[in-house]
Amino acid sequence: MKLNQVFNGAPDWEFTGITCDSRKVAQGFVFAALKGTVSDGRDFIQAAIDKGAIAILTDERDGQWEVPVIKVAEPRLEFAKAAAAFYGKQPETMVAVTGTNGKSSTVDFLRQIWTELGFEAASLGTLGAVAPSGAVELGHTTPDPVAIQSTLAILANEGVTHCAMEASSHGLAQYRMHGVKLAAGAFLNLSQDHLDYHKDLGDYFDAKMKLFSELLPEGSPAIINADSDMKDKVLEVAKKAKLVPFTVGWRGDHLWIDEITPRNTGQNLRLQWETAEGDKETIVKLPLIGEFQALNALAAAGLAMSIGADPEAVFAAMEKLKGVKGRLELVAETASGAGIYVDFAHTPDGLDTLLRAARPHAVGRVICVFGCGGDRDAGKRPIMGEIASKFADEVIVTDDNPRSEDPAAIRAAIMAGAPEATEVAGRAEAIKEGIRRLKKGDVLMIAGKGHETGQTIKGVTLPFSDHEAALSALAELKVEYK
Ligand SMILES: CC(=O)N[C@H]1[C@@H](OP(=O)(O)OP(=O)(O)OC[C@H]2O[C@@H](n3ccc(=O)[nH]c3=O)[C@H](O)[C@@H]2O)O[C@H](CO)[C@@H](O)[C@@H]1O[C@H](C)C(=O)N[C@@H](C)C(=O)N[C@H](CCC(=O)O)C(=O)O
Ligand SMILES: Nc1ncnc2c1ncn2[C@@H]1O[C@H](COP(=O)(O)OP(=O)(O)OP(=O)(O)O)[C@@H](O)[C@H]1O
Ligand SMILES: N[C@H](CCC[C@H](N)C(=O)O)C(=O)O
Ligand SMILES: [Mg+2]
Repeated sequence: MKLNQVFNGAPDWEFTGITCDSRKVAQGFVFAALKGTVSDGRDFIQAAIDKGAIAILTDERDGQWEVPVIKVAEPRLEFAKAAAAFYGKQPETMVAVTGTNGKSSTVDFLRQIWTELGFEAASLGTLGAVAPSGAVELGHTTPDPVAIQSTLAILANEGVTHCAMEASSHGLAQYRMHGVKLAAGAFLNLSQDHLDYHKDLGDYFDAKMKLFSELLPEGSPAIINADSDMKDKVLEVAKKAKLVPFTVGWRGDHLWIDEITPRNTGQNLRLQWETAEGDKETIVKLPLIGEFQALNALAAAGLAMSIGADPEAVFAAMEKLKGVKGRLELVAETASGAGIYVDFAHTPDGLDTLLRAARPHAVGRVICVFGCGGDRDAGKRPIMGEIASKFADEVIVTDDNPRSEDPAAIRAAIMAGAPEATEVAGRAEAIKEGIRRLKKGDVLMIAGKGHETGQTIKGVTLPFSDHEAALSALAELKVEYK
């Protein structure tokens, strides 16, 4: 591809790749020098040139270099567009999901629904790129533009026609997915998270709303969870962007829940939806527990329906949904009838939602093991402690990716909101303690790491899985289970 096909006024030279990381530059690359939160990409321009960069994309600050410099007001945006142009291909139908909690679940459910409808479908996000050909880790929920665009091109070349991706607030704020052409988008919910990065909740909300205000083309469907207390504000943004709202949830106008009847291993949803011939009703036997899972499945169904899928076929597909790895995942049931679950709740609202969902399944007590991530929103810690104390009968506070921070200090911050809790250093030990306490009819919720396969301590990631830690503890404690 030639530089002037992507950048106005640039020379008529072939370039061989594009990156924002000087360490990844190869001969013939464009280097996007971006101002970051830790360093400034402009400090690496010379290093990039030395490695073979033939042009630099950067902001309008002064600077002289021996290769052409393309100066733009918003280099991250132009970088994303250039990556899209360079890789040149994406699945025909792309949708994106934003919200504090439930994105991974929703995109996974939508991939499953599309697959059931006969499409070659993929999902992209925290769980990686998941496609018929297999799964590939991406490292981020919304990875950088080159990772997004190269992955989408691979998927399209493999024949994937439908792809659902997660839009994180970091991703939206940093224009990581501004080169993706979307057919629809969904907003799930907003609650506290990432206030280490966003200056306040308003700023966090504005970042999420870029999906509607900057990414979705006019006239495209905007799926909105009508039960979110942000609904009115989101509708306002959607209308201003000339999108077509499609609201879902208990209070949805287009696809809504009338009644939920919990079953042992699932729940029956009495749903209604709007059609040209009037409202219709159906009962979907969802094979997943927890109201929040029903709401995520409904958002996925709304996305599929809003871009033309047959509602009846979508509802039939919902009856076949499989749980998403590490989301309310049943690890074992002890011989005395206590359930051990792993879940990815890592925000105050997520933990609140999870522990409420656990209650109907506990004849006995709800025991919760959790911690909070280091180098992330510290404000969440005492709040999550308080929530755990309020909704669980017993709380064990432990470690969850302390990263560069002192694990004991993080635990202390959580304990400030949960003075009655037991503090156990080391996650494996804490899980063991949770299992040791289990009696007939209890439920153990191990929250915060879900699908994760590592624990990051002082910058080093050691293999760790809540699922495996629970199974090892059962074996060590000689507890029988199935
Ligand atoms: C806060 C944040 O989002 N940081 C991301 C951001 O880094 P940054 O722009 O601040 O980078 P920086 O380190 O200051 O460096 C500035 C620039 O210099 C470049 N550089 C740096 C060093 C060098 O030798 N050469 C070089 O060219 C860097 O590549 C970068 O372009 O852009 C980088 C490249 O895309 C990301 O890797 C990095 O993610 C960091 C590692 C991270 O932890 N991000 C997390 C918080 C994140 O993005 N999470 C979200 C949300 C999670 C969720 O809620 O689901 C996600 O989507 O995963
Ligand atoms: N709709 C929801 N409302 C509230 N909490 C939810 C909802 N959906 C999921 N959760 C909780 O949040 C956890 C994470 O869910 P999921 O991984 O789907 O969210 P996510 O938005 O992708 O998270 P991340 O920001 O890490 O990518 C779940 O394990 C559950 O505890
Ligand atoms: N995408 C989330 C994941 C948090 C998971 C939790 N285990 C932690 O490490 O804090 C984040 O980066 O905030
Ligand atoms: Mg996710």
